[in-house]
Amino acid sequence: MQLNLPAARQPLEIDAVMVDLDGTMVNTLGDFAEALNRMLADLQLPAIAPQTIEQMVGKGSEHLIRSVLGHVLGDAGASRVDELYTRAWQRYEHHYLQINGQFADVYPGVREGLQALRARGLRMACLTNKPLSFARPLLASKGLDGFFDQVFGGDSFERKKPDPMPLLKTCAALASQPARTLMVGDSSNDAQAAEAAGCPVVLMTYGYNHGQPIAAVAAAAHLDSLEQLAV
Ligand SMILES: O=C(O)COP(=O)(O)O
Ligand SMILES: [Mg+2]
Repeated sequence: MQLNLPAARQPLEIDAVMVDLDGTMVNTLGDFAEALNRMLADLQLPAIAPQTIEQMVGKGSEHLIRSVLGHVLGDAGASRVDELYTRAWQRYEHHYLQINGQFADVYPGVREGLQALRARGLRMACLTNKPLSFARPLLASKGLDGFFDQVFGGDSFERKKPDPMPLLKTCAALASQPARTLMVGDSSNDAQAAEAAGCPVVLMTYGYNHGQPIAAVAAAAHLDSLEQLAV
């Protein structure tokens, strides 16, 4: 199928699409902040601001929790991160499962964009670094699960994005060649994984890119709304 991208010289020839979750389909920063701050309170540690958390999202839960602990403990407490990690993860998982989706909103244009891709007969997967036990209920509660043939999380494969492995495994599950499978994401993580896997990538401008401007990350297109894929 030919997909026309804004400002692209020629259409992309694709059979399938992989769509990232946090920062691409759903603004989950409120959920992250709520679950992480409840975790920190349980550990009797100080709270962290959402703007700081935003820079740490995208490389899965372990990276996020370790980054948050490192931030609140500071250089002097760096050695306590390992010691606290297991209990921190348990408290975080407990709270995240309780609040999942309550402080999160689907970005404008997402349903319209997904609907249009689906209507064109493309095979579709959600591919996120979020644990599958968080991703599935979130997609369901936001009414997004019906768009996807497959859903894979950060714990579905041995390695996470930016490693190409999850993309290659997802392409195989969708029976689509990497060069004909579009990755839709919001961070350099998604772009690096796509490049290494040989997949075209488009990036959303509104998501989380580790505190860096997304325009500097190479992609077939930078889009302000998933609805721009509906042309
Ligand atoms: O949980 C994360 O680290 C972010 O996940 P994402 O891959 O959906 O952006
Ligand atoms: Mg993301």
